[in-house]
Amino acid sequence: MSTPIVIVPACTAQEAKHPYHFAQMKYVDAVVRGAGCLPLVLPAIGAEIDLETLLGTVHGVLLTGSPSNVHASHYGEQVRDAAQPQDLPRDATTLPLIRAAYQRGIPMLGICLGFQEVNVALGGTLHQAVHEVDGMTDHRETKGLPAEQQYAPVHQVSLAPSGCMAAILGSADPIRVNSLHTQGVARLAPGLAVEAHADDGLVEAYSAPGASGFLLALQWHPEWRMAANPVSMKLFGAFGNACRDYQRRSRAASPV
Ligand SMILES: N[C@@H](CCC(=O)NCCCC(=O)O)C(=O)O
Repeated sequence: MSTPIVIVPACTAQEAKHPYHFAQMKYVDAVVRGAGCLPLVLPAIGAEIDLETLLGTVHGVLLTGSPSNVHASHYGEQVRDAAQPQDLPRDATTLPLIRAAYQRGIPMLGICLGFQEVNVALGGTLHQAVHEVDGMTDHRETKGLPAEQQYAPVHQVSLAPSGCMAAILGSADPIRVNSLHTQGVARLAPGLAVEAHADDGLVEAYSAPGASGFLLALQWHPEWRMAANPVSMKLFGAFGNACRDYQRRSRAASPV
């Protein structure tokens, strides 16, 4: 059996004189060494993408983190802080991609911004600044610290005892996670189920129990120092297995 192909949608940024499409190495590495799949970095070209052709040839989607934010207009709000970075080409690429992959039952794993994108794409909303919401704590990383400190575990999340994440991990015990986000889930989209929440009640992970394909999304960063984190390796392993299952089933359905 060939290696499943996993789409990794790119971010866009201006570096020196030129604009770039890019994906961080830690996400690409997580697809290769965590999920055992072949990453395909997809440029953020939005409506130029023939989703029918693309999704007929791939077996999974990994939606990465990014400093950018889903434009608030996608969930019916005005942007409250214009200083918060946006990546409109990424929005125009990931939101339709998520909906199309969801319809086809293609496995998806969302991380941080990707967690927020899946919720918005499927009809949910976001807090634009979690730390400004009554009763919520500040989930942002401390600016200026070295990455090892910024991505260190800082709070625990409680797992849904009968959720798919507890099943993947073989335990519903709380886990400690890192936290590098300003925004967060306000209203969960229809069909999504909470898999983990922080002590302040913020949704930190969800799944789609009734979906035809694997869908798990995490507000934290399991890809950071993944190989040294047994929880992360189990989560990426489960995603990779879902992609292999999807590949087998799609091969059987069209054996040409
Ligand atoms: N901008 C959103 C999402 C934050 C996010 O994805 N942070 C990680 C960026 C760097 C990385 O990918 O490791 C928010 O602030 O909520």
